[in-house]
Formats: sequence, structure tokens, C-alpha cells
Amino acid sequence: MAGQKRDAKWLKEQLSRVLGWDEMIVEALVDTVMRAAAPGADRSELDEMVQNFMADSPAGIALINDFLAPPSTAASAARGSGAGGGGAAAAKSYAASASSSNPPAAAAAAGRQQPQQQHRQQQHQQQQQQQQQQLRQQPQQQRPNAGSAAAARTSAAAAAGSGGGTSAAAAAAANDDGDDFSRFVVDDRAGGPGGGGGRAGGGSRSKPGSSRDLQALEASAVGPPEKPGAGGGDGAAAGGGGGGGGKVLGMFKAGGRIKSPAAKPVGVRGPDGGALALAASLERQVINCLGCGKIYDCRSVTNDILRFLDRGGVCTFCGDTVPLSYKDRRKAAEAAAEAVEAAAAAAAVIAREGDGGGGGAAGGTEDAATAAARAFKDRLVEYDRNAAKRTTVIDDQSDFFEIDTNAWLTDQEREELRRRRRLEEEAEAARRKRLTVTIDLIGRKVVLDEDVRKAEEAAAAAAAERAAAAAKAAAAAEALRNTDGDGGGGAYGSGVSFSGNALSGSAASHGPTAEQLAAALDSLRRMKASLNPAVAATAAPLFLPTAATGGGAAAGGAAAAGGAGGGSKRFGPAGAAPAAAAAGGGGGAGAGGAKGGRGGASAAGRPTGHQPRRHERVQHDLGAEFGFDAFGAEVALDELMGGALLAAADEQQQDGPYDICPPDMAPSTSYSGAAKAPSQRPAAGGGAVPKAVPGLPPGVVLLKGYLSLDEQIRIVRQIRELGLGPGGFYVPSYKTGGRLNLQMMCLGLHWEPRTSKYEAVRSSYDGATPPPIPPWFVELCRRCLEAASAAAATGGGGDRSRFPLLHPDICLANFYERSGRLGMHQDKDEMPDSLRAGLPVVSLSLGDAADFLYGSSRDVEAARSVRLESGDLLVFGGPARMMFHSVAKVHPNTAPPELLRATGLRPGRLNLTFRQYRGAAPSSSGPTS
Ligand SMILES: O=C(O)CCC(=O)C(=O)O
Ligand SMILES: [Fe+2]
Repeated sequence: MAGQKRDAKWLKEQLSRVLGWDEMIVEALVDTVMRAAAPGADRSELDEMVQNFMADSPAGIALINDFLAPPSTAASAARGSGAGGGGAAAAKSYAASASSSNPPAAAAAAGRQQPQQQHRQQQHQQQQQQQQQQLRQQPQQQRPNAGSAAAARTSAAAAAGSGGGTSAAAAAAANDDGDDFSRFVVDDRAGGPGGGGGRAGGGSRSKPGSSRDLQALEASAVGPPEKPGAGGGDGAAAGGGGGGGGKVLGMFKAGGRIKSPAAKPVGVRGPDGGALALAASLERQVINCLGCGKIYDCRSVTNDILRFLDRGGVCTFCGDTVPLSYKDRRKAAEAAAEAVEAAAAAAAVIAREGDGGGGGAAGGTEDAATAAARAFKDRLVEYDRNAAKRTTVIDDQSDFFEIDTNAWLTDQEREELRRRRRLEEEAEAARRKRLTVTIDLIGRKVVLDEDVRKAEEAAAAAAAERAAAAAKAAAAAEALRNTDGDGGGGAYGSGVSFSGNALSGSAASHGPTAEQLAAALDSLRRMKASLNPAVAATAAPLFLPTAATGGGAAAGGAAAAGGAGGGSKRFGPAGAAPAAAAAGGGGGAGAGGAKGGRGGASAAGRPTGHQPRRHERVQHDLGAEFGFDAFGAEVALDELMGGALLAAADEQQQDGPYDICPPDMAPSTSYSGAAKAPSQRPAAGGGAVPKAVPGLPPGVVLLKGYLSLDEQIRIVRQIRELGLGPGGFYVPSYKTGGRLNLQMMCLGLHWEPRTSKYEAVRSSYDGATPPPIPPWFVELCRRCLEAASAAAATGGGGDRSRFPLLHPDICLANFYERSGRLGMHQDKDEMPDSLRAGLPVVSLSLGDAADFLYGSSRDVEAARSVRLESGDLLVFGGPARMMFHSVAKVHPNTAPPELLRATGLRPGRLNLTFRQYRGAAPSSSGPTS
């Protein structure tokens, strides 16, 4: 790019643009490239990074190739010594896939190299041979890019045969510095057929102009895309712009090789030159770049303006595209053509003068230069024609909506905007008139009619989900009834029973939860009655889904599900009068409903003093009045109360440390059976590789159900034990005083949310030293990572991430109760070298399922969601290490009943994340407090 130094900063900008990765990770990549660029440097680190994380980013690879090729040699390839130059280049480029064996072109290329460079090439080849040998030892399917190897060979050979520079990658890689990157396929998107522009053939992974990467590259790199060149020898490169005909780069990629006409004073074109006409035909002559704010005053055409216009509005400062609109497009196109012709002619003259015609066969003849100039003109005109189509301006800082003060609006635009605003206001006013309801349940919810519609749809989906969950819970309750009833014989062998009853036991100690439920119901009735009937009819479906299927045998548990199930919890409006229907009584048994295999279910088979008839009456009331199914009760009530019910239910009276498996839910004897659901995890020494969930971004691997039930049980027990001890679970606070909506325990190092730092002790709370990570957790983490890498390498999600080794010295255990959440954040408090190396976060989920959001910004709306269930393994590292993520919702009653029965895990979700504080393998010294 003219005037722009191609240094690390430049590379970082370009790579950020085409890869869209987090800045820190791009920086790390750039560092690696810079290290690899040093003379004689070992490039294996870069090889690895490209292989592991860039397989699907041809544009990024092309940039790196381009960057690694010294401009002088690239230029000489472009000026070219005729046939074969491009082939040699092709044999040395990175490309979108890795792992080729030694392509014939590489040998051909090697043969052409200068003697003094052969030593380094030999060294590199030795390295490569070793790698190839390793690769050969791997089974075919473990070589993710084996298929592309053939493409690499083809492309390299094609390039070698066709002569001349092939593409950005090829031309750039024409350096004879002895490095052989023949393992990587050439990226040949932009090659033109003429002159130096032989297409590299089979190596292409993307059609010209078709991939997003390419578009990004085009937009970011140097301007207009190459149109297939109309010929011209290698000498034409001087007139046509540096790329040897096959390169995306245009004439402004001078790099000291080709002098841009823009470098000349404007006067060269004369006052009536095309540029002036072009500027004059702009609809608005003072334009500002929305990327950096630079103002282009096209009323006086300076070199800079010229460059800006020539490039179709690409900002000369930041590279953003500024949409240009012309009064008369045809006139503008002609003016552009004129400008370009003048520029190209000037360039040809300069090239002849400057280079002494040293450009190979066609070396700077008048004809070649003109032809190249014409080709270039065509390309610019074409580019200009499509510029608007390809341009998206996202201006989140705009003062566009300030109609009166926005200096950039014309009078007509201002009028039009005023008109639209009026229309919007009228529409909004009409909508408000139609507003049917305001529900202020606990002072927080307003429901507009359009919301109702949306919610109805959501409710229908939720009802279906609940029905399925109800069926599952009913089955679990049934199984448990059998187990408890006959003193054993359940799926996990004898001896599994509960020492207490979550419902009746807790009800006794913490109060009449059934009464609390009744109070909630009572207030529900009152609220419903206070609504006008039409409103109630509209609003009802929003909160009270009518799908009443699936309760089955466990349907009797509805009331318990809603209230009594939370035996040890408090909920419902304080002081509300108990309703007669449910008054008294120890809460629901038969609670197959909402409580599933938990306390409620445990009550089913045991004489706990509950009165089924009373219970059924509550259920009946609910069903008759609101159309609840057994499962829907709790959740619907909670929805009705704006989430307060679950939150209140989760709010426990905590005397002493937080117990994720409270005794009244814990089994009386230990679980001893072998897990019936085997893990997907391959047995040690081989076996099936688990499949990664497809469609996740590079660097993110999700293995569903990776942990066996046995492992889950063991983990829960271990965490419970640690959680009850010093440094165990607590509710952390931010420095603003707000509390996190979860219980947390840190192992290894303490993470302090007030300072966003790791510490040796929990200084802000109780000064406790975090318990060490149990060695078997470290081993488990190692296996997880191995499995994730193996799954990714077999192409699970199209992602081929292979994660660097992790030596975890931090494990955060979060327990989310049913109302638990975690806001959008990045895990970025580990040391910079750990983050920059992309050392992954290994996350294990247990208990209830949750919606995990992830994205490239804090914006929840833009985030994507994936459901994490008990036993799931999620790994994010490499380019995804800095992704934003959050836990948006815990789905109540979705934990595997077997896990609950074996451990007595309370309702909610347990998550473990393993990380490494320092980039290098951890020593005993951590951060100080
Ligand atoms: O619970 C989860 O899945 C995520 C936890 C997390 O993001 C964290 O602890 O930083
Ligand atoms: Fe996190």
C-alpha cells in the first residue's frame, strides 16, 4: 500500500480485519509472524498456528504469505524473469490447508534457487521431512488436510507451469530465501490469465470474489479487486500495479517498486484531468470517513484526494470504505476512466524512466503499458460500479438521528427524516391506544400487546419443553418410587435411598411451604381478578400455558413442584394469607412433577405424613383455574412473578458453608453402581473419537455428554467436600457492592471480582487460602483437552482447532441455583502470556442445563447460544480465547435424575472451568495477594 509501511502494525490491522479475532490473539499471531520473518528463523511455531487455527481463513493466510515475502523479491517476481517464477513462489506459500507432502513444484523451485540460499532450504526441508514422517505415521483421518495436500501439489505444479506471478500468495512468496512452505496450498483467488497472471489451479479454496474472507481482504488490503488482466508481459507489472497480474494489490501497492502516479504532483494531470472531473461529479464534495473521521474536501484535488477517489473511496488513513455517490454515474465512470488512463500512462512513463525497462520480455514497451493501463482502468470502473453494493457502513457513533443538528444532512434529507419521525410517532401513538394491559405483578412488568403475541409463541414452545420434561420426571419419580419402595433394586443397585425428605423434612424445619404456595396462589388469583377480563384473556396464555400433557403418574406433584418442593426455601409474598385450599400440610409428595427425581420424588414412596388428597386438591385448583400441568406450575408461577419466585426460592437461609448437596437430599449410603451411560470419551489407548458439535467458531469445541455418569458423580462429591471446607463456596461481590448471582469456589488461586485479579488468598472475604486443585482434576482436564483436540482434528464442526497444552493452576467452581446467572464477560484476568498463547479454558457442566451465550462483543442480542447439559465438555482457546460469554438461564429440572439420586445435588447447575494463570508451565509461585 502506497505510503504505508508493511510492518507489524500494518499486519495486525490487516489480520484483524480479515480474521475478526480478538486483538490480543491477533497480536500474538503477528508476533509469531514477526519471529518467523527473521532471517533463518524457525517457522514451526507459525506453521502450527496456521495449521491449528487458520485452516478456514484463506485471506489471513494470503496476508501472511504476502507479508513474509520480501518486497524486493516479490517485485522481481512481478517484473519477472518469465516462466517459472510464479511456480517457485507457489511452492513456498502458506495456504488454507496444511499437511501436504513434498510437491513436485517444490523440487522444481528448489532447483532454481540461488546457491547461497540452498543451505537454509535444506535445513527447512529436513524439518519438513520429519514432520511428514510424523504425519505418515498418523492414520489418514487424523490428517485434517490430507485432501488438500493434493490440491497443494496441483496448484504448485500449475503455477510452475504457467509462468509468471500467480496470485497474492504466489507472487509474494517468490522470495528465494530458501524457506519452503510447500505444505500449504497456494491461495490463488485473484490471478488473471494474462501475462504474469497464471491461475494457480487446484489450490484455490474460494472463488474469486465469493468468500467473505476475500471480500474482507479486498476491502482491507489495497483497493479494487483485480479483473482478469487483458494481457501484457511481465513488464506490464510496472504499469499495471505490482501484482504481476495475478494479485489483488493494485497500483498503490508500490512498496518502493512502482511509483504511484499519485506520488506526482497533481499538476501532472493538468487542471482538466479526469480526477478533477471525478471530484466535480461527486454528489457531495465534502465527505468524512466514518471509520476515523478524516475529512475529504474534494473541492480542491490534492494528492490525497486523488488517491482517495482513485481507490473508489477507500480512506487513505484508516482503510475504511467511504460510500461515494455521484451525480451522474456514467459521467463519473468516464471521469474515473480518464483519471486512470492518465495515471497509468504516467506510471508507464515513470516505470520506463525509473527501471530502465528492466522488466522481462514485454519490458515496458508502449503497448504493454497501455494495455495494462487499460486493464487497470477497466478494473477501477468495474469496481466503482459495484462499490455501493459491496459497501456496508455501520456507524454506531452517528448523530444521524439528530435531525436538526446533524451537519451532514441536506435539506431534503432533513425533511424526509422529519416526515418519517412523524409517521413513527403516529404509529406508536396508535399502538398505545390499542394497548390492552399493564400487569404490575410485583411492581415490575408491563406487557404490551405485541409482547403478548411474541410471548404466546414462546409459551407454546416452553409448554412443549415442559411436557417433555414432565414425562422424564414422571419416569424418574416412578423409578425412584420403586427404588425407595423396595429398599433398593433401582438402576444403581441397592442402597440408594434418601436420608431425608426435602419436602416434609424441610417443611418441618423451615415452615409450612405449602402455605406459602397457597399464599402465592392466592395472590395470583387476586391479581388475576383485578385485571379486566379482556386483559386477562389476552394475558393468560402469556403466563399460563395450557399444555397439560405429560404429568402422568407424577402429576400429583404439581403443587409440591410449585411450592412445597422448595422445602428449605422461602418464597411467596410475605404475609399473604394462606389460602384454604392448600393450607396446612407438609407439601406435596408424589412430586414427580417439578421436582423430578429430587426431594419431591423421594417423598413419593415413603410415608412422610403428607396427605395426597390435600396435595391433589392444590394441583386440581391449579389445573382447573390456570391450566397448569404438573411441571408447569413452578415455572409458570415464577414467570408470573417476574422471576421472583425462583429467586426467592433459591434464597436460602445459610447458616454455615454452602452445601451443594444438602443432607436432606443426599443419599443415605454411597453410590456404588457402575454408570450405565458410558461416556463418549474413548477408552485410554484409542477407540471412537467423540464428535464435536458443528457450527461453533474456530477455537470452540463442544463435546456433548463427554463425562460419564460415574465421573459426574465423582466430581460433584469432590466439589461438595471442598466447598464445605475453608475457602469453599461463597457469594462473591463486585466492588460496586453488587453480588454475583452464583456461589463460587476457587481452587488453586482465588479470583477476586472486586479487582478482577487472581490472588493467593481470598482477601476481600475471609482471607482463606483456596484449596489446591485435586490431582485427579488435573488429569481429567488433560484428558478433556486431548479429546477436544482429537474431536476437532477429525473435523467435527468444520473447526480444526488443536489446543495448546494446558497446565491448569486455576479451577473455578460456580454453582448456579435455578435463578443463577452470569453476565457477558471475557475470561481475561490470567497473565497476558497465557492469554496471548490462546491457552484454553476447559469447562465442565453438571446438573441442570443452561443456556450459554457467546459472541465477539458484550452485546447479548448479537450473541449466539448453545445449551450446556450435564456431562458436556466445552473448550475455548486459540482465536476464541477472548470470546465474550455468559450463562443466561438455568433450565430447572433438567439434571439427570441418576446424578441427583446419587449425590443429592440441589437444584441448579455446577460448572468447573480450568485455566492456566501463566503462559509457561506453572511454578509454585502464583500471584501475591
Ligand atoms: O458457567 C459457565 O458455563 C461459565 C463460567 C464462566 O464463564 C466463568 O467462570 O468465567
Ligand atoms: Fe468466563
